[in-house]
Amino acid sequence: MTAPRLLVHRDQRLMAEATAARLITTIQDAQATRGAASVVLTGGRNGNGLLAALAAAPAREAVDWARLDLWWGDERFLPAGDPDRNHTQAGQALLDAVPVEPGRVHVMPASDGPYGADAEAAAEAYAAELAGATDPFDVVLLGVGPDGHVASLFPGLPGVGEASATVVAVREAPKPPPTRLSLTLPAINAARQVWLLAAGADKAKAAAAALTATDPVQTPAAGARGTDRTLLLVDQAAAVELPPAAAAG
Ligand SMILES: O=C1O[C@H](COP(=O)(O)O)[C@@H](O)[C@H](O)[C@H]1O
Repeated sequence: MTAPRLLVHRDQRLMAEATAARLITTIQDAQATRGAASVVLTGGRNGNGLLAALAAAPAREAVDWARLDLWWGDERFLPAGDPDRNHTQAGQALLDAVPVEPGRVHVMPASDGPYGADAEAAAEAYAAELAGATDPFDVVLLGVGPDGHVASLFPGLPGVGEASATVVAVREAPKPPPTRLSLTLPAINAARQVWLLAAGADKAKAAAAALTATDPVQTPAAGARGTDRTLLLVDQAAAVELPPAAAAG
């Protein structure tokens, strides 16, 4: 587990552009070192903003999209193609525009897929798919919610305390839709790098808690850490409640 390094950007647009550039370089490095790269995508405003910035970056041509595995940190358990699914939104923001290898795009099951409405069976199936991955994730992207949630691990819900499974079904999420699938903290924390994204004034409290909180059950973002690097990426609006020493550093 690595301590988070804080990076403050002037605004949300610049944060998305700078993070897209950082992601391109990180993918290139992983592909050069290990032959392939793996990235776990996040949904939400910050996650989709990053993907849109990546789509708009001329340097996206430097990525070998065919040697990139894409996974999801969480999914809203809805029918395939639903506009609220993280997969649908990632398609619109980036994936429809780049030559990804379909077999390397590991979509979480939909509620009208092979497991129907059985979210637990869907979570087990994704865990089995994940078990086939031999290398740790290169980067896990996590949008931080205003309540400190990451992926679909919400404060106080059972999923956040899961110690052994890599994927869980989440029920009664406080943010719609109530049923979701999520990677767990053990799965997230096996990644080489974890990047926490928190831009916007509504993320100020959560950004501070991601850095300073000690109980991941109350602040799931505080429990998400990479083995080689953890970044907390914020804009100035989200930085206003950070401890002064951290914000200056
Ligand atoms: O519902 C979700 O919310 C979080 C954060 O989203 P944001 O819009 O507040 O930035 C996101 O990370 C997660 O993937 C998504 O399913």
